[in-house]
Amino acid sequence: MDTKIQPLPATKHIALVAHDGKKAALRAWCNQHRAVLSQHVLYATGTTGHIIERDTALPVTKLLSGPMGGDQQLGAKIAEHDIHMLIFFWDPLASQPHDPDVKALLRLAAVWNIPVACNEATADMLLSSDLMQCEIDRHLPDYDKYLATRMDK
Ligand SMILES: O=C(CO)COP(=O)(O)O
Repeated sequence: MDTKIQPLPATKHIALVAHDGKKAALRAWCNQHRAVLSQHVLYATGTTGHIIERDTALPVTKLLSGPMGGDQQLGAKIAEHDIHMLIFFWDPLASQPHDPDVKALLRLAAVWNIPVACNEATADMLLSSDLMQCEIDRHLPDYDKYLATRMDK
């Protein structure tokens, strides 16, 4: 796969997601990192977004609830370069009825090479990075070249 470099902007669109067993942890984490998060643009799955907005007063664009399609909506936004970072406190001790959607979201985050944190320790490291405040280069699939090779089939 050919790749190209496309910058992630200094003001990042950050997706916030937590499974039910991790919602309290994400809410506490958002309060702890409120100052940094307030400099970026926040998105979330439905329930997570409502809780964060209510308890931190940070503005959040709320999509559908995860089991109703919210993970898939976030995945589509990653593929369209509308989301630049994913903080996903998924619960390793509970199975989810929408596990395929969760896997698809994490897969698209890997395809499009955005920073992802799946636990609090990694999320702390991401938010404390100097790179949160600057534009950063990332390699991502060169979709035009990918399409051109497929057209030869
Ligand atoms: O299920 C989720 C992620 O897979 C989160 O969805 P909610 O934020 O609606 O609970």
